[in-house]
Amino acid sequence: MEVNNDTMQKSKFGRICVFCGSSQGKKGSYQDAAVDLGNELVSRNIDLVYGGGSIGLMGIVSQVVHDGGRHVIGVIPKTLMPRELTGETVGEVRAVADMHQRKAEMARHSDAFIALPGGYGTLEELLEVITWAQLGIHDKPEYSPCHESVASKLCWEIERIGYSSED
Ligand SMILES: C/C(=C\CNc1ncnc2c1ncn2[C@@H]1O[C@H](COP(=O)(O)O)[C@@H](O)[C@H]1O)CO
Repeated sequence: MEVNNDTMQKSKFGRICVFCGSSQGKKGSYQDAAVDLGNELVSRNIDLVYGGGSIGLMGIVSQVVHDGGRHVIGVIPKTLMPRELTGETVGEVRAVADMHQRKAEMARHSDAFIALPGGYGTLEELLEVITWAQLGIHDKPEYSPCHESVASKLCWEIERIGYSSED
């Protein structure tokens, strides 16, 4: 791969874990967000850690990062492979025993977390790393771009139940 050092940006993060949907979602803007984030990681010289699936937004972001020449680590439980891996895999696939090991491995290999649009699985993964940070288990930042996305779903839910830990 030819590398243009003029356009290569530096980041304090070497590897970022991306949580996102195993479906493409109803809006084209969700897929656009996955492509944009993949390109952003590549332009900032950042490797990807993700759930290892080739379907949905997971498939899009991993393909873009891999095509851009960055390293991709996919962490997937063996039992989920038939469901979330179809066709060719990209990058390095790490097979793990279960969901708990998957999340621990993804967190261990990452310097930060980003959540794109997704369903309950994405929400669960994001909430877990947020609550780990709240408990002091890690101090890695979590980002969720407010893009008709997980963040708005999450903010809405927290507002709906009228609870904040600062109350
Ligand atoms: C820890 C266990 C169940 C809790 N549920 C999940 N935990 C972690 N990851 C999950 C869970 N359910 C689905 N996922 C994964 O999230 C990805 C995105 O899914 P989405 O629903 O399309 O947003 C996908 O890779 C799912 O495998 C088990 O004890």
